[in-house]
Amino acid sequence: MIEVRELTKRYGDALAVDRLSFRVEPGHVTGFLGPNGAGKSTTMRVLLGLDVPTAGQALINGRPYTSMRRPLHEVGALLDAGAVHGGRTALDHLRWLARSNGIDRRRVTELLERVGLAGVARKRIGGFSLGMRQRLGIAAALLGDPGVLLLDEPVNGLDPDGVRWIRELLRSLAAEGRTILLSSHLMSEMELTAERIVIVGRGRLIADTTVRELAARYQRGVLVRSSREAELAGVLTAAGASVTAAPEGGLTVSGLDAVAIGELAAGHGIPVHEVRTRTASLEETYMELTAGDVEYGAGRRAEAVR
Ligand SMILES: Nc1ncnc2c1ncn2[C@@H]1O[C@H](COP(=O)(O)OP(=O)(O)OP(=O)(O)O)[C@@H](O)[C@H]1O
Repeated sequence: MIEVRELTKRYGDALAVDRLSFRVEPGHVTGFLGPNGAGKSTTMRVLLGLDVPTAGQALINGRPYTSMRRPLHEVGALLDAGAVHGGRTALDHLRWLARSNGIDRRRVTELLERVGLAGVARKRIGGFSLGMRQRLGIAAALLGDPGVLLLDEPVNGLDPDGVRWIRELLRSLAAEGRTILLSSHLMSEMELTAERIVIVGRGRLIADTTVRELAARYQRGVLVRSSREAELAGVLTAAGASVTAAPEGGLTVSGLDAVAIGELAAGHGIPVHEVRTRTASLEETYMELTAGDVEYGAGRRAEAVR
């Protein structure tokens, strides 16, 4: 389990993380989202003991990373897939990591298979594509069979096959009961991979919720079309709904769901041609939530979602 409590990190005058609190539970992938400069990498670095918090705590399994005796067995991380020695082979790189952490070298072979690099194990990393480096980074993160994984933008720069591969791997690792925090600035990616999402902007928490809740919260009413719209509007308003003309034609109804609207229309013998619940795409919702927090943009942020 990952727990960030009232975490603050300052770099001189810059406030990178501002009293941020959230928890990441095992069993599913949690997305860590926010625009550039939101504080995601800083939070991850503090969680991994690479940066010292100005205030607050960042705990893994109830303890700071720096107090772990065998950290690789508790936490696996992929921060920067490029940060490996290009002259080494994939096999040497993982064997060296395994040896320095008392891990059986059979685990290296097993992981090279799992990440699909067995065929290039004896090739120099310098010649690897970004996708191959990401796979190697994930193998390194998994060496100690850790229960917690922290991955900073692992799909950045990957082709669709690579993205799908990481998505499926992370889901299967989560299904094994691991705690997975995956950062990205792409909501579209999270929608497919994560069950929960923590959204940050300018170092502060904007939302800590499930993908499903976020989608439901931003429903934009129900669109109804009928040949007797004025009459239907009267019936729906009398039942407590608020009704406006939809820009694309038809009525936008809020306060009643699609089933209730259909039942009321049928009860009054009003023909209905279409009843459709409108949801904003998660991408739209995310853009609205973070609009005021984009480093180089303008706009206002929607109300915080907790
Ligand atoms: N070592 C540092 N020194 C000074 N400022 C820093 C340092 N590291 C991060 N910052 C600042 O802290 C803020 C948060 O940066 P951080 O890299 O954590 O954001 P991020 O959400 O990971 O962004 P990105 O998606 O661009 O990686 C930014 O304004 C950044 O410029």
